[in-house]
Amino acid sequence: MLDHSEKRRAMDAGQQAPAYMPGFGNDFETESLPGALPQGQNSPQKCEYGLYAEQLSGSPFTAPRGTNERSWLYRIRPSVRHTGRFKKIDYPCWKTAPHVVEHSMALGQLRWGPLPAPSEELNFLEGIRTMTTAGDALTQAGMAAHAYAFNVDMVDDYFFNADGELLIVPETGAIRVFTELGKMDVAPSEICLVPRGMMFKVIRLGEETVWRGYICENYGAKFTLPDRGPIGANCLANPRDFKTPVAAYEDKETPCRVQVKWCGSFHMVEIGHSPLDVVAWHGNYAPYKYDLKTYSPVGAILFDHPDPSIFTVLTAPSGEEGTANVDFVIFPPRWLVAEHTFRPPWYHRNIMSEFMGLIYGRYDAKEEGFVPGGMSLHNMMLAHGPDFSGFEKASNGELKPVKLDNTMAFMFETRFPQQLTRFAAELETLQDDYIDCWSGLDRKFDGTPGIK
Ligand SMILES: O=C(O)Cc1cc(O)ccc1O
Ligand SMILES: [Fe+2]
Repeated sequence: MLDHSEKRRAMDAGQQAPAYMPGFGNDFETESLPGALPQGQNSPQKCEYGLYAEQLSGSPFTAPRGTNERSWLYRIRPSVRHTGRFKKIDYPCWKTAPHVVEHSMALGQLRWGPLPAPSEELNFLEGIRTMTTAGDALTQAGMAAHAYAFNVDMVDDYFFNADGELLIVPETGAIRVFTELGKMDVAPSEICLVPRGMMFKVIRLGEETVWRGYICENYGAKFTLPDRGPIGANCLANPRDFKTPVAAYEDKETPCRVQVKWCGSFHMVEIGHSPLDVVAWHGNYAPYKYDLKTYSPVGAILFDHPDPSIFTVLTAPSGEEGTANVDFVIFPPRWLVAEHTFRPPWYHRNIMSEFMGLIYGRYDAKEEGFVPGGMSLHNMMLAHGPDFSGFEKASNGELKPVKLDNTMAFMFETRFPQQLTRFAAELETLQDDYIDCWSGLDRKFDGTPGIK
């Protein structure tokens, strides 16, 4: 006998894969019933099918054209009917900046293994664990880095986050993110973005024992594509490879819960229907997904290791030029061809703070210990770089062209220092011996010239 959520999953599995529209930041239009979308105007006196018209603003009304985002939604009920008398609820493991630092761990380079699989039933929301927060959500600056691990669907639970957009990075297990504007199936190597304030739920796809990944909660200005500068009109993340879902809705008149994150607090209201009731929409404030395998890297073709900014997929500006609130950077498969060069990342200290994760394979600066689902934190101005074995290999290997294959690491890099949560400080997969990975890097200098 299938339980309720399994039944729903079987139903969903039987459905067609969702359809998408290509492009980044386009003005899209889509309707799941013919004629549901008004033409030539946004707000007719009466809408087709008895739908309600509603605007969802993702930017101030008067934002310049290039950053002005809003969508018009045609829905079964207006969103006010998906709210009501909220009750406060608690998600104690989901922290918001600035959070009270409740651990006594000293500063250090940190690395963790994956989140342990949950020992109880947890849905996507219940499975979110904040590792770090940075900046201040109330001033719409900074971000939080979360890890998630869950094993049941959100069936009658729906959620929106007023504090920021959510960049979801699955590592194990494909997920279906059913948003107000449509459904996205997102597998490991793909990412998706749910805009601030947009209602959604997450269900599992495929057969796994755990569905695991990472989330960047961006409190600041929205992620956008970085300028390519002298690279020109192509390569890096190409706009065409971003996919926005076509309209899809649930017509469900059963008890549902709407949960909200608002200024770091959580609230819940019970309603008698699904809030995912948008039959048609148009506009440019929309969710999207992107396959990291479609990223076209541009790199060093003669010598020296360039800055990792060449691998920026998305950047969320902070208002200060070149100083991102968050950059989402990947380290994708690529050819290493640089001559007379130490090819892996150099040793470095960075004013920005680097939270890293690994989606699959191995990362060239840390071949051991940094495993898929794992995490590392190299905070503001803290020294790091390749481990000893990586250094030895890269310093002595023959510099023929080498394909770095089967690898997909990423970094959430923010201008703000990242504060560790108590959960992260006490997580059982914290690797106490991480800094020993550099312990073989001894003095070779003896005052005499020559390559040592
Ligand atoms: O620290 C890291 O592993 C990430 C990183 C990679 C790189 O190629 C250059 C700088 C950098 O911070
Ligand atoms: Fe780094």
